Amino acid sequence: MLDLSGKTALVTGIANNRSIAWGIAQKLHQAGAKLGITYLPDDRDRNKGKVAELTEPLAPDFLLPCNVQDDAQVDDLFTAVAEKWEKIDILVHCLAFANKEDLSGSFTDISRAGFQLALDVSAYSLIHLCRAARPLMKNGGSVITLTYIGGVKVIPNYNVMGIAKAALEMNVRYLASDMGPDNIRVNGISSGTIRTLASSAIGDIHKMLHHYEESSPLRRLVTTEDVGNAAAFLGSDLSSAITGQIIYVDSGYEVMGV
Ligand SMILES: NC(=O)c1ccc[n+]([C@@H]2O[C@H](COP(=O)([O-])OP(=O)(O)OC[C@H]3O[C@@H](n4cnc5c(N)ncnc54)[C@H](O)[C@@H]3O)[C@@H](O)[C@H]2O)c1
Repeated sequence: MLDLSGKTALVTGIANNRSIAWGIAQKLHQAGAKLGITYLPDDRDRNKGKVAELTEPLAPDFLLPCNVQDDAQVDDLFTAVAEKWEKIDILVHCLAFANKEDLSGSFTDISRAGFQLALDVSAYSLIHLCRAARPLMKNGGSVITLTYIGGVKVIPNYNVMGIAKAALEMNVRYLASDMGPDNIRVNGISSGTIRTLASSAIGDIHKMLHHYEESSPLRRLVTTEDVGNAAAFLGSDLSSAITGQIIYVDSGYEVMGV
């Protein structure tokens, strides 16, 4: 039986009700975890209001700002978390960003600035969050990040995010090795294509969704609930010896050659 009661879970990356992080937060809550939620702050606190309203039924212990590009915000987040919680058990890293122009067209057009931005937000952030969370993972812990097959194989238009996901997946392995002695597990979920705010920035995403649905073994798109179930498993003691892995939750798409 999957039981997360007594566990705390810090969830990043909820933007709206289509967000994968929202699907994950709901499943962690259903399994009994206490939630802490972060949002990306903006000038007029619109994200805060949206995320607060959406997540209210899950009664999170707190809702705190965190732009992972800002070191001070990450550090302030964990200072605030330490005042509220004695420990963190589960950390969900479910965020990424790249400029729209780097998510279509020719791969050779990727700019240095675009490359740095995508890698900073989407890959480096996992290292920083792990460093900050580690002292609070006193009884061990489970870190879960979200990746995509475009970090392993060429997916049209995924371009700069493919490099970011490749880096992120290698982060998973190094972090698992580094934090394993503290009984902190680090795993990635490679989700099938889901229509979200982030994925709609990728050129021709509708074609990808169609192709996915037609050619994956299960002949269906993945839902945020599917991903949430896998995250709840990885957050639980049922996955106690699994670390450094990338688990595909993708209707089987990854095994197909054509
Ligand atoms: N949608 C898909 O098809 C798919 C497939 C595989 C993996 N993923 C991954 O899932 C994760 C979540 O994406 P999603 O599809 O749910 O889209 P989403 O737009 O709902 O979520 C992306 C989140 O990243 C956050 N974010 C962006 N820049 C940030 C920053 N500087 N600091 C803090 N947060 C920031 C946004 O606020 C948002 O909440 C991403 O890592 C994405 O690459 C998505």
